[in-house]
This record gives sequence, C-alpha cells and structure tokens, in this order.
Amino acid sequence: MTTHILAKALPAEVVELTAEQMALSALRSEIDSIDDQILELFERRLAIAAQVGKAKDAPTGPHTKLRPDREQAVLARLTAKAEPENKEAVSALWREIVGWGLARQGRLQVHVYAPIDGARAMDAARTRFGAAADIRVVYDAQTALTHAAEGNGVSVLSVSGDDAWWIGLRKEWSMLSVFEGFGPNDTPTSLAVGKIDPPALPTGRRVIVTAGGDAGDGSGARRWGLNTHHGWTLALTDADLGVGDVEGCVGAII
Ligand SMILES: O=C(O)C(=O)C[C@]1(C(=O)O)C=C[C@@H](O)C=C1
Repeated sequence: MTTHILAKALPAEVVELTAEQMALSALRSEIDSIDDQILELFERRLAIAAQVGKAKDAPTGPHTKLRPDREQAVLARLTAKAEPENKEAVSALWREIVGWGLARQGRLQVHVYAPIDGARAMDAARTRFGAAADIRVVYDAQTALTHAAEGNGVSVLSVSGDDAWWIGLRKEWSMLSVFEGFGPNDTPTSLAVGKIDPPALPTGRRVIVTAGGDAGDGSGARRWGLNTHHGWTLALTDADLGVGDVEGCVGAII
C-alpha cells in the first residue's frame, strides 16, 4: 500500500515593509527601468559604430580608425549640455562609450613607452582610451613608434626620458602625428602618436619639433617648451600651423 503524503500549503509569510524599504524598492525599480533603456541605446550605438567603421575608409593604406577630432566634438557637445556637477562623470563615461564604439571597428592596440614614470603614463593611457583598449608596456621607443607606424594602433611615449624619439617625427617617423598629451596642467610629460589623417587631429595647441628652437612663433603666439636635445626643441604653440609644414608642426593636442 502506497502512502500519499500531501504537501500542506504553508501560510503565506506576511512581510511588513517599512516606508523606507518601499521607497528604496521603488527607486531601485526606477533604476532597473533606466538601465534597460540605457542598455538598449548603448547596444544600438555599438551597432552604429560598427557601421561607421565600414563607411570610414582610410585615406591611404592602413590608418587607425581612431578619430580624435570626432571624439573631441562628441565629448565637448555632451559636457557642454551636462549639469555642472555631472560634467566630470559625463566626460569619463563617454570616453568609455566611445572607446567601446571604436573597439567595434577593431580593438585599439596601445603601446606605452615610459621608462621614468610608467605607472602614470599607463594610467593616463587607460583613462584616455578606456577599458576597451588593449594596452601594453614596451621598453624602447622604436618598438612603440614602429607599432604606431604600422597603422593598426597608437602609442604613448614619455618625453622626459633620455631617448629624444620625438626628433624622429621630423625624419623617419614623419607619417606619425601627435594627437594627445598627458601630464599636469599645460605641460604634457607623455604624448600619444598615431597614423592619424591630419584633418582628424583635434583642434588645439600645435606640437612642433624645431631645429634651433626658434621657428613656429613668428606670429608672437604663446609657446610651451617641453624638451630640448642636441639643438632640437619639442614645444607646443598656439600658432595655427599645418602638420608637415616648414614650421615643424608634427601634430595637435587639446
Ligand atoms: O565617428 C566615428 O568615426 C566613429 O568611429 C564613432 C566613434 C564613436 O563611438 O563616437 C568611435 C571612434 C572614433 O574615434 C570616433 C567616434
């Protein structure tokens, strides 16, 4: 004979929620609903970024898909609209969003050469290119420059070491442009270089490498010296110069 054990329905537990708990739970479901909307929009944005990558053709041969001018415009537009107390958060978040957009076109490979203050340069590179970037340390400037010149990525190089690699931007590395500077206030201690189409450089101070150190400021424009080596000078200027011109312009930074 089989014994049937009937499961006895347990009395429903009565949970008394306090007013605060109810308020908290309502706020969390509001966050869940906002997260759903952000997710949907973010995934749409990623899909469009992938399409942009296909639409955007390199001018001549392999160039990085990174467009500093466009990134500058995206960030400037949104931080201008954001509430003052949110500007920093908006800027950091959109760096990440744009970084993942770029990754849809191929993950950005970043080489960092910074023998003196490596941790600071790595930190700056991560903040600039976001979690989506594949960042690695390299131990000589030539490796970093070769990587950038291949056009599949970019490099961040310290300007404060013994190796005056930046002189090469006027010589064997003239296909590379500086498009970003990292460092305190107005004085970058490392620069990002890449095979960037000159019209896609950010609008801002021009980076110049000059022999003798007196070109590029005939207009009386402000100048910031960054380094000198064997008669060559690395500096920033407000003068409106074009990359590759006789004034020694090798790029632009914000
Ligand atoms: O506008 C482009 O060219 C894009 O590839 C899109 C996008 C973005 O996600 O907004 C991504 C990478 C570029 O560096 C700039 C902007």
